[in-house]
Amino acid sequence: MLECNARTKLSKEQKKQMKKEAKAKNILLRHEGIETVSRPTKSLVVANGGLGNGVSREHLLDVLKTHGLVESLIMPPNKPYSFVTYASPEAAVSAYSSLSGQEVPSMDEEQKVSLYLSFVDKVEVKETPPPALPPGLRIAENIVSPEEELVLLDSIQWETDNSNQKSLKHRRVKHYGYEFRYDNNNVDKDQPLPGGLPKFCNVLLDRCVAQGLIQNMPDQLTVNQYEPGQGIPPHIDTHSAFEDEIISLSLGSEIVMDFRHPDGTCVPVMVPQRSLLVMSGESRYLWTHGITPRKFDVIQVSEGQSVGTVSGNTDELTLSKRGTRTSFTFRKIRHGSCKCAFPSVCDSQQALEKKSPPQVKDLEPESLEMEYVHKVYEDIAGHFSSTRHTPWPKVVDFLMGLSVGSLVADVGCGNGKYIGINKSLYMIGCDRSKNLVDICGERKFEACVCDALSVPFRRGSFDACISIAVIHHFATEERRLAAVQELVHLLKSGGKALIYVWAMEQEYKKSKSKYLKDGKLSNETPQESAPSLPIHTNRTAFDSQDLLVPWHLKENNQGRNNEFCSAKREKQLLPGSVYHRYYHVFREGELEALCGRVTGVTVRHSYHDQGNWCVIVEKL
Ligand SMILES: O=C(O)CCC(=O)C(=O)O
Ligand SMILES: [Fe+2]
Ligand SMILES: [Zn+2]
Repeated sequence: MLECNARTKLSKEQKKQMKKEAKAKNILLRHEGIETVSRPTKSLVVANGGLGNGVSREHLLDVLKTHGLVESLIMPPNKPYSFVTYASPEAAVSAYSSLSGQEVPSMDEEQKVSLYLSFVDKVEVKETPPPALPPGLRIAENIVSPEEELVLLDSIQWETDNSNQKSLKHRRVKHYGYEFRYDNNNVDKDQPLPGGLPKFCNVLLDRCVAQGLIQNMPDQLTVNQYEPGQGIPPHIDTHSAFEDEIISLSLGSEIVMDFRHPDGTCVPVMVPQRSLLVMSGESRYLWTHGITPRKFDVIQVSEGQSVGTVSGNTDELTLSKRGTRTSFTFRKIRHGSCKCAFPSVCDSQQALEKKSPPQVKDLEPESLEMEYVHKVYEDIAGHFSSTRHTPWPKVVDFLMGLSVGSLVADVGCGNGKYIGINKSLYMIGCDRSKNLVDICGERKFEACVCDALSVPFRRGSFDACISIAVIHHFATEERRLAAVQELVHLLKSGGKALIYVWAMEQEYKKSKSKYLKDGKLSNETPQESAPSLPIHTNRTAFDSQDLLVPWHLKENNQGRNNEFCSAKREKQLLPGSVYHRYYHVFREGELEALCGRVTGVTVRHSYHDQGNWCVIVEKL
């Protein structure tokens, strides 16, 4: 009896093991294109035994070596696997038969790692030369002695009550000389902090000047303290706030900082303990710098090369546990505007551009819509979508009131916030913005990219259509008419379309729209010098029917994938950038009159809803 039980249990375990192995093989093939073979070879792929799983070279080698001579161990950075090649197939077979399922220690204490091994025919070693440091970046090693390091660390009086000292979500920060404001990423230049830079920095700063590391004395200091697991998002220090040279002293622990070029190039830079990082020129102005929040870094094993860029040689990478790192970042406040050679990322030069607004009146309607509607939505898609969660109740009512199985088109669907509302409908969306349609795709909604003037859906086949906040983006009455006409074409006889456009009248029947109520009615957007189309001051009443409405890009959509340096970044946008969208806001009765010009349709219902004019039209 006993024996029998033991045997079934064992086979269950084995089955589980085999299932896991098959799954690991499948993942390797699907995600990484790594083909495994069932016959024994000298090389194995070690699934889960990768730097990306927090497994260090030392820990993995310790386990692998017990089965024979290891010829090479390839550990690609940030990947959850590695490749081992043994001197003989026998050693590989021995490792294969006893290591699968074995737990190994991970740098990430909360994570337990079980290895899964499979034979591979060949190991493709990607020998990438170490990337060059971003131009203008330097690292001066041992700029302070271990004794000086302790003194400097001791000099920071971290406040215990946190009233003066900002405790950011990801790290501790303290400012000297001038306060750095994280709300506008700038400094109040006319409000220096009392005391200036602390005395304990003098020796260091004099040394930096003497060694030619900096040309000018800084007058602002930011002290950042990072516990393991903390970091700082990729950013460029605001051009208009600080001069060219920015230096950062690393105390307490080494760190890998990621530098990214707008073209997507990423260079991980190893900054040793007690070293000084000097950012100037292109590395200061054009590249972002950041620290990925994690508990360990991928570094090179070889001692000699432990500074600067981390090599792409996958047979010499391992992990290093982070300690508490305190950095002293010194900068010089800029008085006046920045005239750097990188206008695309320069807030000073972008502000200038804004002061001479384009002659929008001269543009053809198609070009106006292209420049001030399509391109803008493409650029702000991520941030725009993050602000568009709440469906408008009356639109929801319309969708909920349709019969089960209705076929519905959402023309100008944006991030698809209405598509999933009523699960008993067949809904399909379309939008001019590819980025917004991609977001729909991520949400598993059906949507395609097209213009609302030519929607590639079968005509006369829809039970209903919605067009929410779309038609006010067309620049002429004829184009707005064509957009309504296109909606009606899609409908079958008896089908209904719900249309929402922004209303000129933001106050209706004595009640302010939500748009107005949210506003402080202060000049949130300072009015810039008069362009040919007026720029609207957000959350105030409209004083023209055709206008540009500012969109203020917030930082939170940046670095959507700052997980690892290898992750590609989205198009680089300046936080704090202002985009302008063209609108034609409708007067009372205008939408009904427009629909009245469309043949074969009747307006069933019209109303004002939260600052919008709305109609439901029915196809005859
Ligand atoms: O910790 C560092 O070295 C960098 C800090 C930094 O980039 C900043 O405060 O702007
Ligand atoms: Fe910075
Ligand atoms: Zn600049």
